[in-house]
Amino acid sequence: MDLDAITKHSALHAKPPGLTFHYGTAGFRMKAELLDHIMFRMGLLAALRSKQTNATIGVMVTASHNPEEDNGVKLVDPLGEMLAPTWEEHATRLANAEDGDVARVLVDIMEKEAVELPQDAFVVIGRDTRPSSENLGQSVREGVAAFGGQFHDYGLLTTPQLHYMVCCRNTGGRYGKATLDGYYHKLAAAFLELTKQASCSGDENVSVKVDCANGVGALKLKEMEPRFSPVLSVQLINDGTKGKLNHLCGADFVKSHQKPPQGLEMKPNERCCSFDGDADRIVYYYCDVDGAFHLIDGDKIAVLISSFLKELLLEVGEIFNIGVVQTAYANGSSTRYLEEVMKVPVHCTKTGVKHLHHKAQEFDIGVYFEANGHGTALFSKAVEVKIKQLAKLEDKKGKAAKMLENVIDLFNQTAGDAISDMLVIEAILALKGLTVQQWDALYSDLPNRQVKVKVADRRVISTTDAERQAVTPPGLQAAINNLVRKYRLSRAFVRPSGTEDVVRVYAEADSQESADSLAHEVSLAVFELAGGIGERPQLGFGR
Ligand SMILES: CC(=O)N[C@H]1[C@@H](OP(=O)(O)O)O[C@H](CO)[C@@H](O)[C@@H]1O
Ligand SMILES: [Mg+2]
Repeated sequence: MDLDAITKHSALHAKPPGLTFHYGTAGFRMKAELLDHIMFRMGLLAALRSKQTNATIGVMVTASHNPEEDNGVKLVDPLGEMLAPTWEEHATRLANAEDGDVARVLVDIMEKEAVELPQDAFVVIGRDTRPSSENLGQSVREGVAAFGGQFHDYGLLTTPQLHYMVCCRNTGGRYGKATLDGYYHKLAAAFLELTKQASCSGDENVSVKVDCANGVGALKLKEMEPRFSPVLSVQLINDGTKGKLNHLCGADFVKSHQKPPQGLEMKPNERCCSFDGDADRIVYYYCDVDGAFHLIDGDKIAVLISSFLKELLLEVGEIFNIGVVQTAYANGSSTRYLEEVMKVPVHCTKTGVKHLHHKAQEFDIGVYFEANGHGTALFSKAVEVKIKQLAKLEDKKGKAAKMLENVIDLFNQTAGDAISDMLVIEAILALKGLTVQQWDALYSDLPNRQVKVKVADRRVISTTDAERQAVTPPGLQAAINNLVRKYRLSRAFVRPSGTEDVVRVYAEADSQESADSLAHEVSLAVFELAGGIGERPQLGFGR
């Protein structure tokens, strides 16, 4: 490592003065023009992490569902998982170092982590379609090169595709081929094999309208479409040819506004879904004959997937423990349905996919979804091996095992993946002969509301019990408890966002009016007890 060269290079990627940066829930995320030095330094850090793990590390340039003007970056660890927490701290330190101190901080991290310099470093890079992503990707490449590392830049990729590439490269190809063709081939083959076994379909001529948020998901879905089109036809909306990324469209917009995206015309009962800007989230929806909008979010996706897996396991005749992981944002009805009707254990973790993913790894089969539509299913090595064996049998058991084998291949087990999840969902609906309306009718969501409150310093709020209870400021939780008591079937909690400078308030109750009113009253309590700034929250604002 040439420290002088790193110092010289760092000066070309100068840190803007007077700002502090934090590797948060989803890496670094902010206005694109503030990110150049971070990209260069994350190139350096990825190379360092690669040496330490003796494995390929990924760097994804994206700000997901955030506005087009923003951008961001996150590192992907060897098996395609999120960066380890101690390295998040290193990332934060490196991002905040003065330009002249970058080399010194790197040396310090190297000593702490006992990194051996002679190891090779290899980094793979992907980016979304934001106008700023190309130059920012170039800065990442310069960072890797300044550290003496090698890289492969895949160019435009969805976030889960990059996670997939990293995993493939570090598992000797066992997970799949580390190319786009390899990704398409693996998923399409599993999907076609699975759907072959569908004897009846609830919907004839299965077709789905896909709102791609004007993001990278559109390009990749278009590329992949010919491989599955004999079975499923997709109509791409907001494919990036006209509209602005994430503007009035995409999974986050649809979930938080509980209405269809702009540009998508829905006929009654037509099956639709939305991806987010980097295609790692998906939500489904439709309009009924009375014009009412029905959202099928991550919670209902988790219910569909876990009930399908449970049924398959029964047919296979193996006892594997299966669990569902949610966050506090999961609708109370979904938790009740999973626990009481399906008899599946449910666990609640803090917000952020790394927490869910980690928990899901504790089960033989762990299904995790955030309500906003980010999720997947994980299968232990033991399950995969056993299912492969059983799939060789020629009986009923073998048939079910074969199906499960394809389901395992169809999931992206490294991260939530809109394309993969869509194909899983479509395959399950086809195999079970279900329409989206029947799927939606499994249970009714409790009316809910999410709002944001601005406070001077959101860190004054600390939480416990997977973010469901506020510990500080004093009196806030007692106030929330008193408010919740006023409503039926009610629940509310508050937490500081990890990606925006706001406090998030969530409330649910027996009617929309009650949920709105509870969310409003809790917002006022936050405003008063946690140092609210600006205008006092008003009913209907802050959504
Ligand atoms: C309520 C909500 O949807 N929160 C989102 C949001 O996190 P916050 O920490 O709430 O800002 O962005 C995260 C990253 O995309 C995602 O994992 C999470 O679910
Ligand atoms: Mg995303």
